[in-house]
This record gives sequence, C-alpha cells and structure tokens, in this order.
Amino acid sequence: MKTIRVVAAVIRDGEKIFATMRGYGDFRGLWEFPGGKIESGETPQEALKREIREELASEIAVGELIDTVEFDYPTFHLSMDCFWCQLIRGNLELLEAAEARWLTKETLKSVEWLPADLALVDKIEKALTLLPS
Ligand SMILES: Nc1nc2c([nH]c(=O)n2[C@H]2C[C@H](O)[C@@H](COP(=O)(O)OP(=O)(O)OP(=O)(O)O)O2)c(=O)[nH]1
Ligand SMILES: [Mg+2]
Repeated sequence: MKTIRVVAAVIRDGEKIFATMRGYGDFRGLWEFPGGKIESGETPQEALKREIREELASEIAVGELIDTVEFDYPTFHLSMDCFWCQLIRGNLELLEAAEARWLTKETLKSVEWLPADLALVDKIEKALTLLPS
C-alpha cells in the first residue's frame, strides 16, 4: 500500500485550537487540522508553513511535534506529523476549507473528525487539560 506523508498544524491560541472542515472530496464534511502533503525536498516544517500560506493565507511558527499519526485508510497508509503551531501573521482566511472553528477542550469532540485524527484529538484534549489556568 502506498504511504502518503502529510503534515498538520494544531494552531493554538491560549485554550483554543483551530480546526477546519473539508469542503471537497471523499472526506467532505469531516474535520481536520489544516496542512497537506509534503513535497519532495521539503522538511515537514517547511511543508507545513507552505500549506498554511496556500490554505489560509497566514504565517505560522511551527513548534514541537505532538505526534506522528500512522493510520491505514482503505487505499493508502497515512503518516502524518502533527505540530503545535502559533499564528504569526494573517487572518486564517478559508481559501480551501468549507468552515472553521476555534475549539476548546470542552468542544473538541463536538465535530466529526477524520478517522486518522481520533487518537491525536485525545492527546490534544489531555494537553489542554494540563494547561496552567
Ligand atoms: N491536512 C490534513 N490531512 C489529513 C488529516 N487527517 C487525515 O486523515 N488527513 C488526510 C486526508 C488526505 O487524504 C491527506 C492529505 O491531506 P490534504 O488533502 O490536506 O493534502 P493537500 O493539502 O496537499 O491537498 P491536495 O493538493 O492533495 O488536494 O491526509 C488532518 O488532520 N489534516
Ligand atoms: Mg490540505
């Protein structure tokens, strides 16, 4: 099975996390973290900054790796590096996504996530619970 290498940005602002809904394709209507496929010659961090420019017309700072998600979809294997990120510049314009929300630990599971994201969302929920208040 072919492996697709993807990077995803978990953009955090205090207690809130930014999530987007896919507006097209097989996963239309499901929620994800913005990002996309790593192109040849790019580091994951470079790919992520490029994707956020392309999808959201914004600049991010890429922080620590949260997790590398490994997930078998029916037609491909997904290997996805997920990073904590912060917005540096721009207004997170939805150039591709159908919808976006800032979610808190209370509302993180109120949207329907892509199947590969469920374990990651658990990890993020725990991290948000441990934030100093
Ligand atoms: N960006 C992103 N992709 C995810 C997540 N979870 C998940 O299973 N995926 C899958 C869906 C896609 O099959 C794959 C790559 O995502 P993508 O469609 O964003 O790639 P891309 O931005 O390069 O878009 P394209 O040019 O290929 O249309 O990763 C997630 O949280 N964020
Ligand atoms: Mg994308």
